[in-house]
Amino acid sequence: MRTAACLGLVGTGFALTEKVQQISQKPLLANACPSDSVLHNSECRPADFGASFATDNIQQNHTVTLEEARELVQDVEDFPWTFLPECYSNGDNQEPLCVFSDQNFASGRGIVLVTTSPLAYQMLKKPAFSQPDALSRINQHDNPPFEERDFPGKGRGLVANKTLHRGDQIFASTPLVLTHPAIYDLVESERLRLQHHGVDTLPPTTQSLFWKLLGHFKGDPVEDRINTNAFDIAIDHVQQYAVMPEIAMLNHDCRPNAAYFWDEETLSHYVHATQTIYPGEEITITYINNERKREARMAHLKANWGFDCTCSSCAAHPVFAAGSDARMQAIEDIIEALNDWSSSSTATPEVAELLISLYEQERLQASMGVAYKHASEVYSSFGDRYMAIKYAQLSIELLHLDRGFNDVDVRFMIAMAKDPEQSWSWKKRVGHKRFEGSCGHVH
Ligand SMILES: C[S@@+](CC[C@H](N)C(=O)[O-])C[C@H]1O[C@@H](n2cnc3c(N)ncnc32)[C@H](O)[C@@H]1O
Repeated sequence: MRTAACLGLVGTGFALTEKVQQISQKPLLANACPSDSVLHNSECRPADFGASFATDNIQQNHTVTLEEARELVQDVEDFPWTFLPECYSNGDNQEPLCVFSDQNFASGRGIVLVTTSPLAYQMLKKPAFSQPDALSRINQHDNPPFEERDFPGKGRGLVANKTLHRGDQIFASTPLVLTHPAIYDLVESERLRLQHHGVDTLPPTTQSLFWKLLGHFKGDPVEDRINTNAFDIAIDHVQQYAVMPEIAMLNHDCRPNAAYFWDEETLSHYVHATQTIYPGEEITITYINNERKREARMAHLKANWGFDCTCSSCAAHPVFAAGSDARMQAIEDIIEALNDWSSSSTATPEVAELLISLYEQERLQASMGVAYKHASEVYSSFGDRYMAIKYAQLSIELLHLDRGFNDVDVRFMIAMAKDPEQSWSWKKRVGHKRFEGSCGHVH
């Protein structure tokens, strides 16, 4: 099962992070857009807060344009960013948080990182920055297999305009904005300034993609757009929030027909169909861990994203919702039983088949890779080579779509499909009882 930490959008939870008291402002690189000004509409404008700065390059009280701020780095050898970064620290010896902007990233789409200097420079080593060919399949948004539509109560969404099959790629996009969660430790004025500065340093066509995004929570227009649309991703085990404007057009459904994953090497977010999607059908993803009962799903969506979920599973008649909740409970119980490798385990291939059937009944196709993995392991544990391979193969396909290229379970299932006899689970349960009940069926 996916963990909430790897999932979903930022939501207000982070925006409401408690403010740190007594924060001192520490601009580090004063000769960027100076720290006594705010970047707005491509110009540094005087701000009514913060220390005043004069440097060799910038005269005090001079309003520095973005172009001038860019010129300041042109003579600096091997400087990887388009503008000198502006930074703030909360004064608690934490790494300062800075705006690192590269307008050349992804063939001119650009990217802005509002993060710590060590992380920004770590990202520069990723193939996304260091090997431009790594992005040759990314950000190809011409002739998309979908159209934008309005959905009453949900805003805009995307509808397939051709038949999409399981495994078809719908998107692969690099973020426009990547922010570090520690920015919520800065005082609000500094945090907003870094976010505004960041967006203002993106190339103009990319900025318009950002401004087209929905702001659900109101408040500051830049922060609102980030909070409404950012995905929670990890880079070198550090959590960050990433805004991909194309993918942010997908609405939530507790029974989605598409899945997404983040690839650290290409700094790209992929979305694929996990089942056949016919023309006219809305393409949806889940914003949460949806393998839970209805009330828990709805409460999570309301608390973090501020909307009342009206997807068909959330809107179902209470009788059908109760049936669905009972199946979700059965799924949880079965997974617990299948994870029991003791001699008293009740796990059998029949139980794993029931798990698969429950996932299908619940229309959880996007998460089926997990059910297939359990089935593969159970068959392996009873020494059934070909059923172990069959389910390992099915698992590889769906886990790939849901977890990406480097997922540990994907690697494990690839090894299983090749040679179940080498798996740690092989024949672990041989001799265990397989059937219970008078008529030989699983109850
Ligand atoms: C990432 S945006 C999705 C695209 C958005 N509908 C738009 O018009 O740009 C997330 C926002 O869409 C809306 N939304 C997404 N899924 C929804 C759903 N199942 N029910 C109601 N609103 C939804 C909410 O306002 C949510 O904050």
